[in-house]
Amino acid sequence: MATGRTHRPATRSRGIPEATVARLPLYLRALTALSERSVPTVSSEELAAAAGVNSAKLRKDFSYLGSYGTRGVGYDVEYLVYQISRELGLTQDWPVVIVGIGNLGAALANYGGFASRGFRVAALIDADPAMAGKPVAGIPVQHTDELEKIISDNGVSIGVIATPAGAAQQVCERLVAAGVTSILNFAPTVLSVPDGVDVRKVDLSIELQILAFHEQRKAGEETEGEAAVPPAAPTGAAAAADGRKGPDGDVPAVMPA
Ligand SMILES: NC(=O)c1ccc[n+]([C@@H]2O[C@H](COP(=O)([O-])OP(=O)(O)OC[C@H]3O[C@@H](n4cnc5c(N)ncnc54)[C@H](O)[C@@H]3O)[C@@H](O)[C@H]2O)c1
Repeated sequence: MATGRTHRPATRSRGIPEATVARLPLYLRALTALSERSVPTVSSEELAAAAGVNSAKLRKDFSYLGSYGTRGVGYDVEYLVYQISRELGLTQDWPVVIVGIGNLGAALANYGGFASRGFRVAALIDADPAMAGKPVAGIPVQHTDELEKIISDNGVSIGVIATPAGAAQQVCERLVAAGVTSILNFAPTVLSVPDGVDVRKVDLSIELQILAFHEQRKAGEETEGEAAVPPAAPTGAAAAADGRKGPDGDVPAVMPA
């Protein structure tokens, strides 16, 4: 579905044994850890140990990639990350549309981290006619009337929904009908989608509620053993629902069902 470019020469990937392909993610994980620590080069022995692989096997595997390292120096970590990512198809460019360019949509559009991970913001879409044509993160916002054409023209398979909750399902249906098969949903609503469509939901308030739950537990442990145990009080959803406060004077966190 995505019209991404790939840099992978077909002849080379055909020549790589399956067992080597199966080890590439192990090397990549170890190399990514080195890269994050800004380690420039690594010997085959060090990398083999980090990946849990025999070093002779590693050298043979890398020879299929055309990567032989430099005697006395080892392998260039960044280049090897690139080479393996390319073989695994991870350097493919995924065009993404963001629908709903308010506070959140604009922040996402401005986030530079997508591009370095292979996700290109192909278009920004909003229902507000006043926003049409205005640039956000250098990309002109387009009206929702154009949604189907934008998806088709850009070969988009991934859509991000950052509209109010009430609009999300309808936006989702239009995205799916236009050919989108993966949705990242920020709106606080459960989307229903047909088989074959993947939805990932991001909800920071749920994450905060989980942290609040643990904070409450920690606070409880600290006060445990101190003189009096407070009288039984409602906790969780029941307390929040009737507005009563928990034992420590805080409104207890409501855990999602
Ligand atoms: N998941 C999270 O952690 C998280 C965090 C913050 C906000 N949110 C949610 O993200 C959404 C956006 O929040 P915000 O603060 O950016 O809101 P906002 O009001 O600033 O922006 C919403 C935008 O959506 C547009 N819009 C409305 N209906 C539309 C439609 N049918 N098609 C296209 N665009 C449409 C509006 O014109 C507006 O520009 C809300 O649902 C909010 O609850 C989620």
